[in-house]
Amino acid sequence: MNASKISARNVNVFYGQKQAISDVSLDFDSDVVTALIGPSGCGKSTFLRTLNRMNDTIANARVEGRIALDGEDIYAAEMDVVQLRARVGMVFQKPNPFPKSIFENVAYGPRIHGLASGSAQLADIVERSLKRAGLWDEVKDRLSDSGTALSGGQQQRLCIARAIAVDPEVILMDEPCSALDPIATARIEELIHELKGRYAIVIVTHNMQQAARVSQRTAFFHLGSLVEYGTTSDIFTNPRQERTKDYITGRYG
Ligand SMILES: Nc1ncnc2c1ncn2[C@@H]1O[C@H](COP(=O)(O)OP(=O)(O)OP(=O)(O)O)[C@@H](O)[C@H]1O
Repeated sequence: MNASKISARNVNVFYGQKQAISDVSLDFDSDVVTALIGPSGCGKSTFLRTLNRMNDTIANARVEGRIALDGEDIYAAEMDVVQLRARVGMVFQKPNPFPKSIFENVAYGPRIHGLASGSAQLADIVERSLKRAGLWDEVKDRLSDSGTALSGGQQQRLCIARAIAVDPEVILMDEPCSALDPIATARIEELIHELKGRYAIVIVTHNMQQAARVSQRTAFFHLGSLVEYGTTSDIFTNPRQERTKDYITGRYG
């Protein structure tokens, strides 16, 4: 039996005729932050999206191989994709709160998934999620204000609270700080540290220092292939592959 939370085996992804990911196998464990790094266009985001079937939303995308969540094939016909995306939540590059109140942004998921038995319990889930996302103190007096009125960094923490509210097992983050200033970025990085114990976290980042700061495992992609995977300290201090070394020393990318 496979003990990993998510296990990808021999994954290929095509956009029409073009192959974007070639034969990638990777495991992701609970309590671990894994960084996906590599030069622009190497397929990091494409691979990340296979982990909760976000590629389904791209008309010409096709995924081959097997991806299992707790041993269960997520591409199986009987898989409920809405349920899957609650279990494997996602935070995007650009914060994308719904044009609704702060409260509703967080309450929506638990409500549609039937996680609260009444309004008091729903309010509890909203409060707990906002606290866990490090946003509660800043918004507790204005929960009915629009989520889109928050600063960029606050919006991103709101999106993290929204993902957390449905009790996910895995959180995927696609360059979650690239639209944020350094202070907001530092808050998100701290938050990733705090969340680490509860979820398997997979983060795509262009920022090598960020990968080194937040992750315990790193996967280096190049031209759609997984070149090297290991502990973050090994990848950054003792890479085995020449291409990894060139990338982390800034020789290309
Ligand atoms: N919707 C799409 N249709 C066709 N080709 C796509 C699509 N999305 C991505 N690609 C192509 O697939 C390859 C991998 O793209 P992807 O965005 O996954 O790379 P990335 O490593 O995340 O890049 P970046 O760091 O620039 O975001 C690229 O060649 C890209 O042009």
